[in-house]
Amino acid sequence: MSTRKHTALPKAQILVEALPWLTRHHGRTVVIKFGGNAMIDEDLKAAFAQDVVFLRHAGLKPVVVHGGGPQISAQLDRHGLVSEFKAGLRVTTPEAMDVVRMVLAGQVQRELVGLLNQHGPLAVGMTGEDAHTITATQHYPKIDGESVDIGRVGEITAIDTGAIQALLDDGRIPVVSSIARSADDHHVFNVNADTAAAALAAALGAETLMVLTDVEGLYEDWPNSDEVISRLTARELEKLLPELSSGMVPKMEGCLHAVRNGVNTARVIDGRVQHSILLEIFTDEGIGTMVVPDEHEGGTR
Ligand SMILES: Nc1ncnc2c1ncn2[C@@H]1O[C@H](COP(=O)(O)OP(=O)(O)O)[C@@H](O)[C@H]1O
Ligand SMILES: CC(=O)N[C@@H](CCC(=O)OP(=O)(O)O)C(=O)O
Repeated sequence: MSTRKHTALPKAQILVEALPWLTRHHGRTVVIKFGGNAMIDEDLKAAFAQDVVFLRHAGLKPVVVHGGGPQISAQLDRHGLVSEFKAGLRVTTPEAMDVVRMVLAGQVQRELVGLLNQHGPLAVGMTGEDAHTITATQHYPKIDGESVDIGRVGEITAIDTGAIQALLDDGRIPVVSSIARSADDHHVFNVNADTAAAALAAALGAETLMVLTDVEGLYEDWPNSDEVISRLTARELEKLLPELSSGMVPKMEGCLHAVRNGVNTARVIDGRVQHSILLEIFTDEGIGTMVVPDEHEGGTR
């Protein structure tokens, strides 16, 4: 019998190596937040869509929550409106809210749904307004001990996972824009996308929350050093929170909320690395920062 050289064997090896992870994650829900800053490059967006579709075909249930901060700022600018942030949140006048809703639901979400659906009839776009998915009241952040009015910015009060769950049960990939409704339906609110993703992950009982951004993870001593914290427990993160600044605050608060409310791991990963989602889910070469509940204290990554 002749022994043929099977040049594709290393590919089979890679697939087999993924088997333990495939088994572990099968049927589990994964909430993936795609940040506006990681969304600027066309190749990265296409690779993101491939990864999400791959997860779906590998038997996981991905839910995408997207941001769009830079895209909103650009559109406000075109309308002659200035972008102002307080406590890391956009000051949202009723006029700005129209732009936020238009950009998130009409532009960014549509684009992601289109990219995902190049692989089949999988993605369905929605906002937190749909089927009462996200309900909020006006959020008054505290700045120097004072409550400040920053307009139509929402604080989440309730999540109804019915519509998302129905889409998942139907094999679809929900793509959710971070807009909420008020309980009386008189207003819509702008919600930070990290916060919305974390709240949805907790309400869905997700296995993992994955936040893709434009840095490698949580830097230990930002901006002085680029040493990434690879793993920390909820308690360790809680101690660190008061020292964090700007964009990392909602991400890390979200990770803490998720792991304190039933999510097994919450990760901040580099959306600039192609296929970072696959590396994170199917290999032990996870990149970025992983937050685990306190009972995992002492374990390894
Ligand atoms: N400790 C930290 N580690 C990493 N990044 C940090 C830290 N503190 C603040 N940042 C900033 O947070 C930014 C990410 O947040 P943001 O710009 O809101 O991204 P996104 O659009 O992905 O939500 C980083 O680009 C960095 O400038
Ligand atoms: C209240 C608030 O600040 N909302 C955000 C919503 C979009 C978002 O969070 O986008 P990124 O994830 O790209 O930052 C905003 O208006 O920019």
